[in-house]
Amino acid sequence: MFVRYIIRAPQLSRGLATHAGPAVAVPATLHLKSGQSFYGKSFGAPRSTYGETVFSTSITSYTESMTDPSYRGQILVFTTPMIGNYGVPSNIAPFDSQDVGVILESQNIQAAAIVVGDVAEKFSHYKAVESLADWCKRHNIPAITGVDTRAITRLLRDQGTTLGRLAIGADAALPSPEATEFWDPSKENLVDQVSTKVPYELNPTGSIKIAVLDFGAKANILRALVRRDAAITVLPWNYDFNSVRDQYDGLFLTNGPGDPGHCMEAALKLRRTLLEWNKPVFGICMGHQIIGMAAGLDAYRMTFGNRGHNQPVLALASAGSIKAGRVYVTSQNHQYALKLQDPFPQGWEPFFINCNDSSVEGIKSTADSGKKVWGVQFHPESAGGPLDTIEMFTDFVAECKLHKAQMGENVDTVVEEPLDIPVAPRVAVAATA
Ligand SMILES: NC(=O)CC[C@H](N)C(=O)O
Repeated sequence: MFVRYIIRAPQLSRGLATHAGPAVAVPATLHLKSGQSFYGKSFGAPRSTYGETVFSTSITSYTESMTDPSYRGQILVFTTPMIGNYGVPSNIAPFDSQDVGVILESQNIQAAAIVVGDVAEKFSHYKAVESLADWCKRHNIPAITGVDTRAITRLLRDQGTTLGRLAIGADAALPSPEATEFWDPSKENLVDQVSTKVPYELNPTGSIKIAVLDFGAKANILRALVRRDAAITVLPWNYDFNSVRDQYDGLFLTNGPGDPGHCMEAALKLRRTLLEWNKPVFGICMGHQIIGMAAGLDAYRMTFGNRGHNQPVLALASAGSIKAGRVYVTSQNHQYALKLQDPFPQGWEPFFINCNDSSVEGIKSTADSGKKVWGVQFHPESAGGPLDTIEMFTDFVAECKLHKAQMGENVDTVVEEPLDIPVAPRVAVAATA
């Protein structure tokens, strides 16, 4: 027995050594403003925090979700019972003009805290460099395990997204804070906290010039554009795009955290762009909500939003690779949505609708409007989710090129469809007796 342990130890050391953990469990308590408390163990940073408690039904990609800037200010509950099995990869990529400098969705963990049923104490993946627990500690993010995430999720579904407090260590034994003490991130302009402060370029020699308004961009959105050979200039969310728009062949609006109502300034600037400029515009999630507000639609706060990789959406219209009547499975992370109003504003039509809750999942300019504008509530670029709608990026870049060609410019209108998922080479394994 002893000899076997010696032999196996080096193989397991990466998973075990970092998981020796404290001999005595550190207590953690999740308090909801609605009065319920859940008692478990801390496995992240030894500090307490407030946030908006939300749940995600995604089975994979806890690393991508946690680094998504749209989770800023939120205590993220994973409904998948065991989280952490495949550890955390290195997040460092070369910041050259062809890539965006990170492997995950941004440099840091953006969620305020995480809640899991059962944190994996051992992890195993060929790219993993550390455990989920160590990653949380290194980024000063509190985390709780050993709570009934199904019970929490059922509460959040019934009563809606609820403000919370994750209390760690000595704080965990204190009673729940008064209702007035809970911090409400939706009151803040979180977009302003995560958007770039200065413009920057990626792939400057690309074949088409696209401006990106950054409301809290996920890295994979920028990657999806660069991979289709777009030269992109990333601009702060409230940048005066109208003053530079003649330099660009298209405009893209990214995802972002919080209440879109804080970004009315951007919606009003975009309203002018849409009236005076005929080039293609595409927006995702927050970007879609801004397009809708610019078009005259209202955004509202949903009860518990949609977060996960399994949201079915029905296409109501055809455009590019999207065919009316088909259902696409999508990745989502949002709390707000555009109101379905009848009639839709002149020149606009619904594009997609959610098959579960009938919320608006996309809008587009009508064929007779002379515009090429689309917004989708879901994430076509989804890293760690279905790629059913990834070709919408190809459609957008192709439309930008087509518009340029129609204006008499000499441009190759073909867009190569890149391989969006790197495929690991398959290694034949010899059968052993
Ligand atoms: N992922 C996003 O862009 C989310 C948009 C917005 N913050 C919402 O919650 O609805």
